[in-house]
Amino acid sequence: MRTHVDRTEIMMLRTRALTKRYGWNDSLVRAVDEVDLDVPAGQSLAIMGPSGCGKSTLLHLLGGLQRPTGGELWVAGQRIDRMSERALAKLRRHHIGLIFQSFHLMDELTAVENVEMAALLAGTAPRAARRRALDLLDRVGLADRAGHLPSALSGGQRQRVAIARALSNAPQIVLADEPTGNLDSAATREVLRLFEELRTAGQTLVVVTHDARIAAVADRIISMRDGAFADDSMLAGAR
Ligand SMILES: Nc1ncnc2c1ncn2[C@@H]1O[C@H](COP(=O)(O)OP(=O)(O)OP(=O)(O)O)[C@@H](O)[C@H]1O
Repeated sequence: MRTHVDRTEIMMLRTRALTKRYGWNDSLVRAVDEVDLDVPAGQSLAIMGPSGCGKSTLLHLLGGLQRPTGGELWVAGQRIDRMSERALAKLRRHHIGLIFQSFHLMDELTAVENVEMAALLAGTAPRAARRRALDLLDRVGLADRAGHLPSALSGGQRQRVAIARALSNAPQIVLADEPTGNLDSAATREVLRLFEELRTAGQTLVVVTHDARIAAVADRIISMRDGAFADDSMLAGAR
């Protein structure tokens, strides 16, 4: 008997004519304009381009944070563009790790509590979630800051906590929006090192960035212009 192979299952991300428009008539903005994208498991992809070209909107669509106005979108083999809010929230909890420019940590929780929260929400038992959170903080070089509140951490340290948090549900995909946008160059180097580690570990990763140094650690760089792909290149030495 022939087995039907669904190609969407071997792509971590897949879009067809994915579109997000805002406004109508004269005020119509095609933020993402009929984008076709395939990201295989284990690929790290940087998305670059001038301000307003649609990078963040595309990332938000890929993460199920915003709904497309047209086209089709699969994440980890599941079609999500028409998924219910409830199913989408579940998919995000279990399969997607998100990293933002402004960290989005909870101010009243310590570093370790911020990191374990995602795992707890995904249903991990408290002890296992705590163990994993401490391991992840160790991995990002912050084992000695586990009990600190975000207000007692530097920007670079906060972003490293946010990276640990993004990994706490062992996501199939990590999405990062300008992760070094608020960091000085020493902190940027730390984040770079972590992204390089993630790439080497085979983590599927999509990073929106203006920073060529971050893009240089990706396997592939897509340049966007006016909501569409202007260039799509694999970097030398990519797996
Ligand atoms: N809620 C909204 N309503 C109307 N237009 C929007 C909205 N959000 C984004 N846009 C428009 O969509 C386009 C793409 O915006 P987006 O933030 O995705 O760009 P970007 O490439 O990430 O920019 P930047 O590098 O400055 O963050 C822009 O023209 C923007 O003004």
